[in-house]
Amino acid sequence: MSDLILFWHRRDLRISDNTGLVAARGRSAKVVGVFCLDPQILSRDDVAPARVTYMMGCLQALQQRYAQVGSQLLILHGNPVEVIPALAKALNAKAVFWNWDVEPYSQTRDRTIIDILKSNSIEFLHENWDQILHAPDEIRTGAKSPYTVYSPFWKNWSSKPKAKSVETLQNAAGLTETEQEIAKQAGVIPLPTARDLGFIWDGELSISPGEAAAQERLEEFTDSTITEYQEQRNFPGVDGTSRLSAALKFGVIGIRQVWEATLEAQEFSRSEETAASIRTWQQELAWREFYQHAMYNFPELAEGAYRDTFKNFPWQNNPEHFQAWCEGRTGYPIVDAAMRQLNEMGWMHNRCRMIVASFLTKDLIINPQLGEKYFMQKLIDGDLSANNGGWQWSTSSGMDPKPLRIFNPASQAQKFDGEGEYIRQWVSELRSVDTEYLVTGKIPPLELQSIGYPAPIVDHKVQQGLFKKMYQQQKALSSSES
Ligand SMILES: Cc1cc2nc3c(=O)[nH]c(=O)nc-3n(C[C@H](O)[C@H](O)[C@H](O)COP(=O)(O)OP(=O)(O)OC[C@H]3O[C@@H](n4cnc5c(N)ncnc54)[C@H](O)[C@@H]3O)c2cc1C
Repeated sequence: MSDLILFWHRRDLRISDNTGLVAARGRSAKVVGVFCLDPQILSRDDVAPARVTYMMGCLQALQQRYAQVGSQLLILHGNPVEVIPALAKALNAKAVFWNWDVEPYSQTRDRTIIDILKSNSIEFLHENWDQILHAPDEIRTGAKSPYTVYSPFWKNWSSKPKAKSVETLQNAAGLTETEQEIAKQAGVIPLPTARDLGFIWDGELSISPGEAAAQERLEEFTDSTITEYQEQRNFPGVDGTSRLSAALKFGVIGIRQVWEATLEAQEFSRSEETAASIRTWQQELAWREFYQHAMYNFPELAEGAYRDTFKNFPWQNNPEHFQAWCEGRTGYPIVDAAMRQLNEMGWMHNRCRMIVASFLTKDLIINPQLGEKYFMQKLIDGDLSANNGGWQWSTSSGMDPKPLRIFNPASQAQKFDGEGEYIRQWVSELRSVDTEYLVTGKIPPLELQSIGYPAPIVDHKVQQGLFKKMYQQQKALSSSES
């Protein structure tokens, strides 16, 4: 009889290219998956219904994958620190395997579980860095410290050889009927739906759940769209990006497999433009890792600004302005289109994430942490490291050296939505408004009234001046204190 190994899935909802799962299968033929619905995560006030709906769909697909290879994916609902070791004990499992994560909560939780497993003489293996191509301690400066700036990080990261994808789980023995009964007694439940858990999302998802859909999306993207990525990726009205973010967040696709697909696309590229486009997409994957490494090395990022100037910034936090921003009623068409896309789709184009983040912080002078949380409440791909990194970058409070970045919503719209297609798609009141008014945001007051669209809630030029003044004051203050 083979030893039972439990493989604990967390942000790796797949059986292909899963390093920890391969290690588990290498240890024993009897590998059973387990996923824990953690009330401490699900009861937070920043959980997006779209994200939970996608996750639950992915778990359903993962259960089917386990069934196809002869085993099971068990579902627990409870504090993982208690229910994972309890299940392992009840089933007399030899070991629990999992992949390691960068987030502060995961690490604290995992260390506690390790202690409990140890005290119960249950083996464990958790060292695999499955969700990133390089472990945080592999990418270091000459002085052996973590990078705080992206460009040199990219130079180092891209020069390192990447691991190949690992084989898909082909077959495994599952629990016997008696063991399944024991598992039930130990808390295993049938997979609930997102709705059962109180998360209602009736909108479309930006990507269908499950491994097969993610693989299909990767293939479609790397077969065609990637070749024009460099040019198209900035236009929110164009479907020019991969929309793989939710799949990457939940590890529904393996990062090694994704990387290999880019290498294959490079092999077939016939022009410098195509090669540059593929490189640009690889750089986005590196941004993802940069922010994950940053979160691992500087967990304090999760608590707020990295730069001193922003640590005690006197944000104005006008609640009406914040509400208008959330609802897409600021009177700035590109900002409103983006926020309505977020609210309706649970996803927003990257260019627009930067525009609305700059607008919230530099025009409305509202604490970026409020925006960061609102994004988490809505995004299907909401991810602590990427979201925090994006907000810190847009606020200029993060680790990158450019001190102050202020986007002008009108120039952004003129440059990236010149015909107003994206604005018209998401702001229905503006569909019949002239393009010039749309992209400049200067809609005549009479027309505003007749279409029922708000006048701009602030004046960009005035707010920009005010923000710069506040910034200079804070900078002087923080340098006199240090
Ligand atoms: C304020 C702000 C908040 C953001 N919040 C998130 C978030 O919660 N989750 C998230 O996955 N991304 C976040 N991003 C990054 C980026 O906007 C999304 O990853 C991207 O829009 C997802 O679409 P895509 O999959 O089509 O991306 P593509 O352009 O196809 O890029 C491929 C992949 O690279 C990664 N990626 C791309 N750009 C970035 C980036 N700037 N930072 C980190 N990873 C990147 C993503 O995994 C993405 O799926 C944020 C950006 C900003 C400016």
